[in-house]
Amino acid sequence: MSELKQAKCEACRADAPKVSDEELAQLMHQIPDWTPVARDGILQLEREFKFKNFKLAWAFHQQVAQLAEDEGHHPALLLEWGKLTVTWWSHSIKGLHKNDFICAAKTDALLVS
Ligand SMILES: C[C@H](O)[C@H](O)[C@H]1CNC2=NC(N)=NC(=O)C2=N1
Repeated sequence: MSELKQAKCEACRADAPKVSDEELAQLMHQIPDWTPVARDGILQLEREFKFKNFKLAWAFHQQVAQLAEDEGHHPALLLEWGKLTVTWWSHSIKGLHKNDFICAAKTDALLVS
């Protein structure tokens, strides 16, 4: 069982540490369906979720939005027909914090709940 999905996001300040390369490698084992991507030099976690139609993708989009509000940590969401692309990163530190891995794991958990 993923320990990440049991954790709670903490307030992320501008001086909070980004995850190290070793931590990144370790944490990725718990969210193997996510891909680290760098955009404008900012490391992010991304996953595409596929659905049978727009309505199902839309419903999942709402679940992820509620998760974000519950955690106080917010992703970029791209809603398309049959697809939701979820991207997590920490704006305040322009990179990845443990919060992003917690939210990625909790996003995965929504699929099976
Ligand atoms: C004040 C508030 O807690 C902060 O602005 C939060 C809100 N949600 C956030 N979400 C993300 N992804 N990164 C942040 O740095 C962030 N900061």
